[in-house]
Amino acid sequence: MERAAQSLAHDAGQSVVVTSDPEVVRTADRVVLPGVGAFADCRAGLDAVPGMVEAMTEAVKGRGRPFLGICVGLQLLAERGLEHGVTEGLGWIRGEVDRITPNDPTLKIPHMGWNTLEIAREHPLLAGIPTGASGLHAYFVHSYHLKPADGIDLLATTDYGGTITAAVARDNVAGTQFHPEKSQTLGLALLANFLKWHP
Ligand SMILES: NC(=O)CC[C@H](N)C(=O)O
Repeated sequence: MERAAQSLAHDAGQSVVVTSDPEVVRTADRVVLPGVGAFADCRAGLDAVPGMVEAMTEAVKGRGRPFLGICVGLQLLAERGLEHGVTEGLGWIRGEVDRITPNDPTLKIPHMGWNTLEIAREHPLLAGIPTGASGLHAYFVHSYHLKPADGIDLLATTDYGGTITAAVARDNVAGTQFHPEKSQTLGLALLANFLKWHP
């Protein structure tokens, strides 16, 4: 979490606050929700802070602030996650978070490593980022991914024995399954794009 904040601060020269205070989230200009670990644990972590989900909802849905979810932060946008049982997500992007099932048995789970991105839909978050087979690489570490029910919500995919969700967006809400804070040139460009994004 600190690392995502440092990347943001370093790149943008903007003030970045790492907080568990709902009031700070409620009044923020932009909200980033990074997450690692299991879906249910991350959801429980959010719910453990009284008023946090309400504050995020007020900032993002009420005040239209740009939101970026990273890794499980993206996954929590879904209606539900299927990692170790069914857990309710925020439901801001329709669909569920299901296990990756590569069609090549030699491919290991978790999917861990560097992959290029395929654009599903042009979006300001991906502006100027070289994609496709000769494009920049993003760093992934996960066993699950969000499968959007509405295809229009899919921004980018990668290939790992099949198509994997790499980035999603709907209105002022976006997320990356990969870790921008660990993705060097691509990640810094994406975070800079996020800070310039006025949905
Ligand atoms: N990198 C992680 O923390 C894993 C995220 C999530 N549990 C997944 O496997 O998709």
